[in-house]
Amino acid sequence: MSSKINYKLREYLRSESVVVHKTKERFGGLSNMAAGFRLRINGFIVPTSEALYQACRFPDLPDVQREIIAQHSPMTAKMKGKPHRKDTRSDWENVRHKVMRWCLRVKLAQHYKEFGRLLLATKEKPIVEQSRKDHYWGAIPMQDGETLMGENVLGRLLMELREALKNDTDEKLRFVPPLGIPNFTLYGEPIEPVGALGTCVPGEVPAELGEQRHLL
Ligand SMILES: Nc1c(N[C@@H]2O[C@H](COP(=O)(O)O)[C@@H](O)[C@H]2O)[nH]c(=O)[nH]c1=O
Repeated sequence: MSSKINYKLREYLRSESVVVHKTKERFGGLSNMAAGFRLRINGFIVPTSEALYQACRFPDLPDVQREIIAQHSPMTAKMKGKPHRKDTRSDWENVRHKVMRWCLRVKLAQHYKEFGRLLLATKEKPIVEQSRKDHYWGAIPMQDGETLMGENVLGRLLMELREALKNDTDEKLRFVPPLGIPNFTLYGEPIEPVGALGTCVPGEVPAELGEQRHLL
């Protein structure tokens, strides 16, 4: 997978695209705000890919990471990071799309069947994250009701992952190496390679897991 993202506004036609808007809709599971795709990183349960992404802003603030990850609601997880945004990692603008790509890969690795099925069900269509005002991750509906405009980085990362999945005959995407950026940590520890959700047996659960509210 290329690590480059080409920044420019694009136009999408609603009638020709899979538009991801509400999590309860058919393709809502593609959204980071979707419930039902909890993750495990370094043995810790993370309720949503949104919480994981937001926690990655704050490698130097493990308590903020804990607060974000303790939220059941992905929107609340995002909000918990907001007061600390000035302490976002300094290279965030340069790495955030890589972090998001990694989060989506983790979601696929740990929900290979369900998330994979949803991705493949979009066939060849453009995937567009509809947003009210964020034309970086998503695309914003125009007045004609048919056109959406935005960089749609999230939609494009989902399409990139879908194409990789189509060629994943040996299921290599069930494994995700750590992201090659400095200080990629959770609760002060380097983020380890990620595998399937069910590989950690109870006897091997790290002691710190006892602190977590969300256990498998
Ligand atoms: N869907 C959706 C949002 N969008 C999500 O926010 C994440 C990016 O966060 P950030 O880079 O911190 O702005 C990313 O997962 C994007 O899909 N934000 C919202 O406030 N409300 C929403 O309904």
